[in-house]
Amino acid sequence: MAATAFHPFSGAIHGCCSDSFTKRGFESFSVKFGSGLRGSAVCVISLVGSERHSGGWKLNGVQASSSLTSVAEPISFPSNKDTSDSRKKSYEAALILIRHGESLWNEKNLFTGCVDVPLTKKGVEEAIEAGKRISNIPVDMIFTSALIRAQMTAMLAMTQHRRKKVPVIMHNESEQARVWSQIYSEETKKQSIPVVTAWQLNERMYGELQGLNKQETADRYGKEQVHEWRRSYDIPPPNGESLEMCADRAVAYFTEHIEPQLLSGKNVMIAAHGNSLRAIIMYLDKLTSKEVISLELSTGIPMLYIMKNGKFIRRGSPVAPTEAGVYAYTRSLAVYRQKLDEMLH
Ligand SMILES: O=C(O)[C@H](O)COP(=O)(O)O
Repeated sequence: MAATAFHPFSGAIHGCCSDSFTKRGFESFSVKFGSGLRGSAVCVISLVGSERHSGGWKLNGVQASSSLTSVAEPISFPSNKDTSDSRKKSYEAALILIRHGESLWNEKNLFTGCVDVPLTKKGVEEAIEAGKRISNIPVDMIFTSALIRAQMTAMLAMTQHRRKKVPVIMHNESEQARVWSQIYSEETKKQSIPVVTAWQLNERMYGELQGLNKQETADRYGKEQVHEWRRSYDIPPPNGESLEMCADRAVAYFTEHIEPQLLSGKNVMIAAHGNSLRAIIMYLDKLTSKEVISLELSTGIPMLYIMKNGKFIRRGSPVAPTEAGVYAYTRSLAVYRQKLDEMLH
């Protein structure tokens, strides 16, 4: 049975639009064809009980068709925020970040960097669990890295979202791609979430370590040297990127393409990687280059920020979809969840 990409609304025609399988569709697909699913991705990073350690933040939680040029302004579907919200001067928006679920090379303990490998079965399960945790938090736009492990994580997480909007990958890599992937129904657009993929959100490029086993590398170069490559701020691995170099591109992309969406009141999710997300969190939390060194992210667990009046407030990890705490943070999140309850009951 071929997997189906299920449109929960009008059974719209796909054509060249790239959307996502449902969980059922993915299960039948992965049973038959393995998990080489092309999808698009979302991110939520969690600070579960995070506290500032002497050396920086301990994160128990965790924390997109690649375009080699920065993505053209995404065609964002009409915002679904009601007009009263949009007239509010002090916009408030949810920012959800997540590191991808476990990948096949994480499982093999190989340096991955910008090599494009899929999730393991465990990584798939982590993504679905993450989706449950954020299933009541509003999402108007999704940004992902250009790598499949982050994109799979996002698409699988969105299968759990209660609003049931369909994430649709924006194809701006050429004029033909943009024209051929147009959606011609306003109603279908309203029930869709634009997904922008950007190489700038990719994992740091690990240079000549990519594909090497982390333990063998330590045996070959020494534990201290490998730790320095992995967790220093400005020392790159051989012919690779340092965290600082990764931050230069990832944070620049965030401030140029993502922050304006938040400032306009759009709720955003980002799907990315351990180091590109450490760089973004360093910006959001104003961490020093020393503090960010001890910032560690696990795979597939959510974190929520609230942007209010241009400031980012870290709100920890939605541990469960009904966790009262998350929705107590802001009125708009509580109202959104209440509307979902009314719509679905
Ligand atoms: O790219 C990789 O190997 C991992 O995603 C991150 O690796 P690190 O934790 O060694 O930076």
